Amino acid sequence: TCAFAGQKKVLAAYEEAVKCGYSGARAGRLHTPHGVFDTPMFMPVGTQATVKAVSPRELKEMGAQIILSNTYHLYLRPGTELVAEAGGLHRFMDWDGGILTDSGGFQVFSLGPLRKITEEGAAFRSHIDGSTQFLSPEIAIKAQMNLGADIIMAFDECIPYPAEYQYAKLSTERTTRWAERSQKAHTRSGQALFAIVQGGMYQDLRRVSANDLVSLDFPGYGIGGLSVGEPKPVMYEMLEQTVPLLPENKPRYLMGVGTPDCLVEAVRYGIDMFDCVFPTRVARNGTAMTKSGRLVVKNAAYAKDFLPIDENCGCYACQNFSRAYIRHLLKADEIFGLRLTTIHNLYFLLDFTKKMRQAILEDRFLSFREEFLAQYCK
Ligand SMILES: CC1(C)O[C@H]2[C@@H](O1)[C@@]1(COC(C)(C)O1)O[C@@H]2CNc1nc2cc3nc(N)[nH]c(=O)c3cc2[nH]1
Ligand SMILES: [Zn+2]
Repeated sequence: TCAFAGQKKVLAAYEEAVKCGYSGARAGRLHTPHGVFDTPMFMPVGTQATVKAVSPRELKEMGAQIILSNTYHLYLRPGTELVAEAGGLHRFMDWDGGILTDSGGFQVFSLGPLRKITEEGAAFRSHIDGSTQFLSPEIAIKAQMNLGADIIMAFDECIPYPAEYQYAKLSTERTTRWAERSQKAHTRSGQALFAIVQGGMYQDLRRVSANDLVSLDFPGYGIGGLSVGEPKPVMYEMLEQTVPLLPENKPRYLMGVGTPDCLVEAVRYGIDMFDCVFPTRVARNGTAMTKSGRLVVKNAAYAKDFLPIDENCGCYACQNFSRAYIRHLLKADEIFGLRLTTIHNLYFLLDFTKKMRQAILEDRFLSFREEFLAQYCK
């Protein structure tokens, strides 16, 4: 293995356990102040310091290792200084596993009505109260040091899709300068700062972005600017161009992805970490994720279906409740219904990454991928 633990300063040290033949898939272990975690891994999204509808105890029970929170949201409400006064995000939300915070680079553009981007940073209006706000690399890093996550992200611009080549080029170059400013502003030891590769959907810009950020020597790399509505083949093409340029012995984090078919493809290209709102979001409108695709448990077809969502699933919902019961709760607007679909969807994705890791360790990942894709209908 190419253990990274040797270097003192790096906290998100990455030990690659084994490479899978004929693909970039790898099973690794990520060292953080809150534990050593297995990759490939899915990180449940807890945007506002809670993974919607489930408790930290339930997250632990279903095997969550690292969860994601958003600087943009916590900066606006309740404020990152307040979270620091509360003892940091782990204490505030009573989560003793790993936490990764996104820097706000995406949320500013996807949530707040954007005012202006300059070399200095991004001015925007809060989606909460319309107040004028400003984020820069320095402000975003300070906010994340206050939150105290184990892994924090450089402040970047997530280039919209589609984007003109010239705009993608200028924005990517600025994101690299912002990454350098993020590095300089990051003074909290015991916390790993990951850079974020941009480049839009342009192969040459992706390669320049990756090479420039690698030469700045970060302990890990996010791949940004993807899962923004582009066709999946385009996303995979960008991965094929980008991942090989990133150091083998450092973690790669594909931001905002996603569904099991995307996870298995991205793992093949050598991605280690994922996050997405998809499993928790679709759960709240009554859709369950299964290895054959989506099951809209709210549909009338399940009114008298006394089987669990998935008979082979080990989650609390599938072990104890039927589709008929969960459908009844959803139709009756009972909160417990959303909790059960959320628990199932998170367990499904967490268990799916565990199965991928096992397949890699047993050197049968490519057949695992074939079998999965054959039965999964997107
Ligand atoms: C806005 C919301 C809730 O986040 C989801 C989902 O909607 C949605 C909207 O449209 C689809 C594609 C269907 O997925 O895109 C989000 C998932 N994709 C994604 N998350 C990202 C986060 C990121 N963070 C940073 N700092 N930089 C990035 O470049 C970045 C890129 C990302 N791409
Ligand atoms: Zn289940």
